[in-house]
Amino acid sequence: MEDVLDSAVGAHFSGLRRDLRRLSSSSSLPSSPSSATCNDASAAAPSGLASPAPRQPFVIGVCGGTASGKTTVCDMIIQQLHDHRVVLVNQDSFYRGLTEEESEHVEEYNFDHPDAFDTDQLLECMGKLKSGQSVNIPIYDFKNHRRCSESFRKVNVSDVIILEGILVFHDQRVRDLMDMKIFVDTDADIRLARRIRRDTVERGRDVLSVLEQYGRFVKPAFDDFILPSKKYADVIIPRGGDNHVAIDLIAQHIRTKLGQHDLCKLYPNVCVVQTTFQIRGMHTLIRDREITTPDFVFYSDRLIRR
Ligand SMILES: Nc1ncnc2c1ncn2[C@@H]1O[C@H](COP(=O)(O)OP(=O)(O)O)[C@@H](O)[C@H]1O
Ligand SMILES: Nc1ccn([C@@H]2O[C@H](COP(=O)(O)O)[C@@H](O)[C@H]2O)c(=O)n1
Repeated sequence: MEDVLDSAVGAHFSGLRRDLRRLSSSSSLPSSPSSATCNDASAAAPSGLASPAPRQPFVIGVCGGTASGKTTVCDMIIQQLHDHRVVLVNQDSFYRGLTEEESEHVEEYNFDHPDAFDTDQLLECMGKLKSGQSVNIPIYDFKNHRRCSESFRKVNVSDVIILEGILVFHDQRVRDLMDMKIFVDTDADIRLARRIRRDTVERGRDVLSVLEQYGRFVKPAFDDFILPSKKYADVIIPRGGDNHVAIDLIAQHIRTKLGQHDLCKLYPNVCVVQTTFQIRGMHTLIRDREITTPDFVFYSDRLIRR
């Protein structure tokens, strides 16, 4: 939560130089040393010749137990970010198809184990999306426990990608894709009650089979894989979709990040310096009209050289 509050205070932009030649001839600005704050590759190229590298989408991982409200939380965040392009990718889409033998004994199959997902395929799709390519994502049918063979969901390039699922924090390669990790933390009794209702109404199950699967696979996998992955979360949302304050804060944080993102698109050599107490302190000092000239020069120089 500290990160959310910290960023809400505002980011610090260094090396805001659209035209290098114009600025280097300006007498009022320091010359070469300050360029240490810029992206060196683009700063080295003459302005106008460097083609800015495309900015990558902001990737948010949303993890939590079954029926904790992950999808609900994602929908609420997407609603709040209506002025940005946001796509939702569900880990469920990457469930492996079952062999004939597995299908015959589906009640024996553990859908809550990490091996139930084709994580390599998920990584491939996410890699393409991050590099600006659109992808076709499988559509999973929970009633028949298989992917629809003919249809896919086309996911286009976007500013924000939300990746949601029970085990999205399990594999480090998947975690490493994420700029922000959210864990939806809802009481186990509430989750079980919701799961019974959802699976009987929407997923073609009967109550007994839901309870049997829950006790045999869902709860043990929650204890073994999902709960231990909570430690990777940047933000934990107690009560899921009921927690409007947390969702507002998260949406505000993402908007701040996207603002930086837009600025970086305009100015390819801009470098965003992460906010720290030290940096905030130095900004406070150099804005103080009482500051002495040597201190002003000292702290400005430290900020510029970061
Ligand atoms: N805050 C809530 N209050 C009441 N029902 C909820 C709430 N959040 C989710 N649900 C219901 O619980 C079920 C599971 O929610 P969902 O968001 O799909 O969870 P998940 O994606 O974690 O499986 C759905 O039927 C949904 O309508
Ligand atoms: N054929 C399947 C595939 C998955 N499940 C269960 O779905 C749960 C994950 O989805 P949530 O929306 O609840 O996050 C998981 O716990 C699997 O047990 C299934 O029942 N059948």
